[in-house]
Amino acid sequence: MEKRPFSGPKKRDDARRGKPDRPFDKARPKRRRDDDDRSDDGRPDKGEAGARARPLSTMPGVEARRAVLEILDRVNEGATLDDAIARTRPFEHLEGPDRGFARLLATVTLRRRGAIDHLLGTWLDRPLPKKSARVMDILRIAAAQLLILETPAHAAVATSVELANERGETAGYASLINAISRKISAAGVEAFQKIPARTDTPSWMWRAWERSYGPHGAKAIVEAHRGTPPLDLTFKPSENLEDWAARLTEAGQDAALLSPATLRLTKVSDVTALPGFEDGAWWVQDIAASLPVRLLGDVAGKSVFDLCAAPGGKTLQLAAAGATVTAVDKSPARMERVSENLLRTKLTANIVEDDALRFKPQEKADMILLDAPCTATGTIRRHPDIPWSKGETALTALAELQGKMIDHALRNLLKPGGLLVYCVCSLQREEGEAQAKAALARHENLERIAIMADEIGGYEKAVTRDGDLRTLPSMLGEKGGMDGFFAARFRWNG
Ligand SMILES: C[S@@+](CC[C@H](N)C(=O)[O-])C[C@H]1O[C@@H](n2cnc3c(N)ncnc32)[C@H](O)[C@@H]1O
Repeated sequence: MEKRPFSGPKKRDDARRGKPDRPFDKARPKRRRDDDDRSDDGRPDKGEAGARARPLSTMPGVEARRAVLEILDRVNEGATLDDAIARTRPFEHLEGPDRGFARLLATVTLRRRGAIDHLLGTWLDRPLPKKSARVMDILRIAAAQLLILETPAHAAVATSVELANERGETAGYASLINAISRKISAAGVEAFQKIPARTDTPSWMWRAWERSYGPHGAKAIVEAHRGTPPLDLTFKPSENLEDWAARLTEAGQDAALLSPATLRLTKVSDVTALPGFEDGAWWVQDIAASLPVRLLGDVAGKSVFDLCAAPGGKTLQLAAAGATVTAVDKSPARMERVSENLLRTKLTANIVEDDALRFKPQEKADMILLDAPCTATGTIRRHPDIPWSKGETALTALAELQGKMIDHALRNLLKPGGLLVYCVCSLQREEGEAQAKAALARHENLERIAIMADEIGGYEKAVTRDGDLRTLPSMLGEKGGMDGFFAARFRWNG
């Protein structure tokens, strides 16, 4: 269970707004107004709460929760958790432990959002209206503190009520938030633990995984999503991993050798402070994400197009193995990160900021790695916003784009006899197995080159009957799991 001691506000006996420390029986929610009682902007029509502009609370601990609320707001609007954190001013202003707490609280709130909503639903006599999304988010972060982070109840409840009272649109719900938070604190943990893990997954995703991996497979995936993922470092081939394991252990880490090029750590709070970061000896990359490049075999001296390259984990891997890499990505901001990573690791690659579908080089490549944009459902452990931000519509559009990218790579970018590795960090068959099958059906000059288990460290379970790579978050479970990836290798005889 993820815990962080957090002092928050001291227990109070005063009679502040919302009176969070009143005995529970006196804090029954006032009858909620019906949706119809609310004006279009979501503020209560009656009473002074809607109109009053309030100064921001200075109660200890509220600032961090306010930042979390803003982060969740942005995620609701479609931002990824990482982008939301990067663009949230109140988060930037937080210091040290408060910053860590806010990041953790936002992460676990999203990771367990389905189960939290389920539990909250048992105490709400009807769902809150859509326009009260902020009230729901205050309840969610209160629940995450009480049920997952084991924040002292008085701190979780008081800060939530304080947050509600800061804004007109939520102040009318302060008593409800107070009462429900207290119920969670009194009786929630046991009920929460009984909620099945699949509740944290939208039903369309669950059904798709059940069809693809069977009920047991799907259950194992959603259970793997509950945990905190480890951090894997990929090292340059020139580095001695035993020495690095010793250095990292000396620095207080628990470095375990996972493959000849990967060390796994489980208690990192600041990646940039780890030994070897400044020297550029390694970069962060999940073990599963490091496998597709290995499928290209010996890349030394070969020209390789890394299509959809940013932030550059695979570019670095290719460059470190001696390939002449051209990294192509359409996002200038993400390409900036590729350049920074190359600089830090003292590796080189040609950088091309372009749409992969428009990219027309003077010369074709010996090999192509196409790490196509996808729903990224294989990385939910690291990006818990994905279940709530990616729908089936996105899946259809992405699958179409992936097919076009494969066709463009084969027809216009790859030398005859060249290798294409197509990969996605997705658990959806439409983006993986079905893409490989469809590409073979569309191109008679395309040949699948089956993957052998010994190319991926002998991990037989990750090789499909067709000879493709399929990893799941539930694999390598005893060592902390791995991201879900699909990869297929082809020779282009065009
Ligand atoms: C899965 S990420 C790539 C991860 C990267 N290969 C790595 O290992 O670090 C997908 C990337 O595709 C890029 N992308 C999306 N659509 C694109 C397009 N039409 N052309 C080029 N890049 C695109 C995104 O900007 C994103 O950086």
